[in-house]
Amino acid sequence: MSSKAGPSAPRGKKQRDPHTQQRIKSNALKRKGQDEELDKLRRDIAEFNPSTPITTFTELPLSSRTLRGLRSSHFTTPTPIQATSIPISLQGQDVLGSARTGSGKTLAFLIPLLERLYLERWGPMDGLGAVVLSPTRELAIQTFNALRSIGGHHTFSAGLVIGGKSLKDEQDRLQRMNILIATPGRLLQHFDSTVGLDTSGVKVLVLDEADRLLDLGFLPTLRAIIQHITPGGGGPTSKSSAQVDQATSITTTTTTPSGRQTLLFSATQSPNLVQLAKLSLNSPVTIDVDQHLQDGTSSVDSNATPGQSSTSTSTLMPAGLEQFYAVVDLDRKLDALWGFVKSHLKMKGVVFVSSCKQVRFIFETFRRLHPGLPLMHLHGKQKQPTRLDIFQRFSQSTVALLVCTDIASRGLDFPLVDWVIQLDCPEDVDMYIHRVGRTARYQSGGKGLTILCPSEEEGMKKRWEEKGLEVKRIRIKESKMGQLQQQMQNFAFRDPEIKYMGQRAFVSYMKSVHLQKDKSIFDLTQLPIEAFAASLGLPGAPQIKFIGQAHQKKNAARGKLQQEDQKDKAQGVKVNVAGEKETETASAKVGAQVELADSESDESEVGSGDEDEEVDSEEELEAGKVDGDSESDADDDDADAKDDVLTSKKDKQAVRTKYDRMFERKNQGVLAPHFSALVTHDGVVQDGDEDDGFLTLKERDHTLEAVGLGGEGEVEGETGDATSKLTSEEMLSKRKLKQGESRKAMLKLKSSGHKVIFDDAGGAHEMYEMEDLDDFAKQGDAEAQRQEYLAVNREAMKEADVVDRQVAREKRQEKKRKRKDREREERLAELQGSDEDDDEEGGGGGFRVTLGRPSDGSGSDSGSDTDSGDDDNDRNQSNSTRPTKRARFDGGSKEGKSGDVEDEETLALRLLQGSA
Ligand SMILES: Nc1ncnc2c1ncn2[C@@H]1O[C@H](COP(=O)(O)OP(=O)(O)OP(=O)(O)O)[C@@H](O)[C@H]1O
Repeated sequence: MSSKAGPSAPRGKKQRDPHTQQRIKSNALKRKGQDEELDKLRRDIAEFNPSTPITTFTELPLSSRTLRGLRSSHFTTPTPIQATSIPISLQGQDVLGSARTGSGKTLAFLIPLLERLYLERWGPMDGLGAVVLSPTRELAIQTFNALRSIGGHHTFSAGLVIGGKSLKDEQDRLQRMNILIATPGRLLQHFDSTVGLDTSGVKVLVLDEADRLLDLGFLPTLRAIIQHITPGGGGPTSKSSAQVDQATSITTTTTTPSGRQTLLFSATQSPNLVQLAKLSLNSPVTIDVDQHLQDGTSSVDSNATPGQSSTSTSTLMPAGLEQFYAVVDLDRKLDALWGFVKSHLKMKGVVFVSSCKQVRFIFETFRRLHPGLPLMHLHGKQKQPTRLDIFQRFSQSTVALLVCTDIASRGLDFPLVDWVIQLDCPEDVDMYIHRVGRTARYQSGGKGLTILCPSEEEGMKKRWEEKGLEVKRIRIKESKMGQLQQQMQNFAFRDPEIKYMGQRAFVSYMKSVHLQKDKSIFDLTQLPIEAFAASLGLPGAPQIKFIGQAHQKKNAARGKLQQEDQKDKAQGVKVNVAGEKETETASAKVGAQVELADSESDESEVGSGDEDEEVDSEEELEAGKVDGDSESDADDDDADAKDDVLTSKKDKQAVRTKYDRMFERKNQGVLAPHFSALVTHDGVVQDGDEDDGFLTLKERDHTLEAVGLGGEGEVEGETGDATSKLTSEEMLSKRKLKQGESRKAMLKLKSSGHKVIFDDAGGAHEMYEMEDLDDFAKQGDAEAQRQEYLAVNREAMKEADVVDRQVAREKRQEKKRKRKDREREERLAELQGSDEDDDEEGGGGGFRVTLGRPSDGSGSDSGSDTDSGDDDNDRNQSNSTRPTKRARFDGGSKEGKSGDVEDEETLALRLLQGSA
């Protein structure tokens, strides 16, 4: 073996080209500069006196990157909640913050989140460092946009995890995220199923709209998430300690960098927050800005018991908000709304109702009435792309009317809303505050109008007074009211879908009232039920029964949370059905009698009649972690067969109109295909419509026994037995019956299952009448006649068959063509997307990697948001207004002219990339 002779060649320093040298040098300088900045920042934070009055963000100990982000988003002056809470959060304290709606709570937690990761020198390889949990997808998206807006000069990667898209797509990129904005169900799903996702390093956990998270039954999910984030299970790990000088409200802290910090924010605080605070917060500092402003007491209290602070009774309303209410009979509410809309055609308004079925009904009927301003609707049973599309279109509109459920009541920041109309009474004052808070946001003005039924007025007024809210009563002149009943009847008469929607809207409204816990406001027995049904165009009030089973399922989580609260109240809630039955007239309260055998469990669901949709049900289901929130499709589905029953009520005594007869006809096949498809042979209609909640429709078929009435928890309609055996004849008026012999003959024959044909004179004959035997014999041999008959008909059938096949083929081809078109469009969109997302790997999803370079403001293009699976109502939405391109990034501009979310996420790639 030989070795190389001579000394080995000297290993001198590798010569680098001047450009590389320059880069290394400048990087070193940058690092040095950053080190110095970080040291200075740490010092400034430690020395900062949280009670120092702040007028600009620059007075806060913030990094230059964050300050640049704020500046480019035009945020210069911190709002009170920001000025008060940010210094404390920066010092590593857990915070329980509350401030009025629209007061800037989002930045109050995003700024400290960015700062904390920056101080920790968090880098792309460090994994997950911060998690923000939002109760709804829309809010998560909005928060993501805000993060993108102010975090554009940082180098963190951020992602949106909100479900509604492929889990796999999200999983592929999840592990590279530093910050996640998520809805709880989907996040937990990832925690459970995404291999390699390390959650132990999470430094900041934010619970936004915390009380809403609880309302929606997310407590078990949150508990599980916190357990995942905290190695060794549950409980906060922060070692920071706070000393608050009560005299000066100065909080000094010592923070252990490795500790997890939790920030919990809400516009209102409920006692339920105690549970969540105990679960997640460690020696929190309670910050109640409104209390502070109101009475000048310390706004910062590290000793306050979360959820029991004075905030719960002192939440103030935005300064620019004017609040009104009007008392309108239930059956005139739509008239009132219509009149209001017609006299405010230049407004941007949000209308809140209590269930998605009502949203659909109002949207569909008002759309047909052409209100004169763009109409939109938003509820939780729409598919995700639809929700986003509507959310963005409404944000960008200056004149529009959005009809929605409480899904839009919290956190959503629609710019420049003039009016918030609460068409259905909110479940409580907190909900009222959240709803009305969609207007008059951050120093802008706005008005709120709440429509109350006469029976709701006293109770609601009392609740407002208890919270110190000043809501002025106004009267709506009769001349300003619409007169819609006739038109509604027409719609229902012509379009069975509308009638069906009306029935469902009716029942879901009744159910929502029934489920409300505050019975001093919500009293089902006081409602003019028949008149209400008529106002929806229905011929009579559908009959309802509520059984607790569905509610129990729905409320598994929420029930636990609220049970204590409910028990006391359950007694006062019960409605005595039997009593009513005796005293009410035929049409008064039938169909809404409520048996509250399971009232306690029902009660625990109060306020949720609406919220079937509220939650990320999809993700919850996927995750198999359905919580109480999910009055979602899940419970809708499973509840259908056994639960509430709706039947067309008939009053035999009353004079019937042509509408009545139309609705009561046997051939319910004229109803929507989905309706008829569900009619089973025994006359029970099972509503398997995924988005129809808790209803089972029982077709009131005149030849069929009324099925399923009675039994535990059912509501027994007054007319249940009386109408159980109606014949066709009984359903027609005498006048009609006398119209002619042939008609009568037809009816007789029809009812006996025969087909009739009419001769030239109008006489009715059986379709297959027996020929006279002699005449038949004269025509020849019977067998020969039979063969001849068969041959002729065989030929006819062959011809018919050719035509049928042709038609079927054309239909198939048409279908195929449409599918191909659709696929082509999708491919095109994907291609555009991948062209544009050149920094990104993989395809779409509600989730993007947002590593990026500092923005030079040049922005990027975007593909349009695909809307592949919109719900039925999407047909009605014009796509023409969708933003497809976006050349400019407008950050947190008040106009909110953002492109679609995917655009924005793509844009974020560039904005957040690289160091500043
Ligand atoms: N410092 C600021 N300067 C100017 N505008 C701000 C500032 N902070 C927040 N805003 C704007 O105020 C509006 C409301 O902010 P945000 O949505 O954070 O309010 P919120 O308190 O979270 O409301 P809600 O309780 O309804 O969720 C947003 O449009 C936001 O851009």
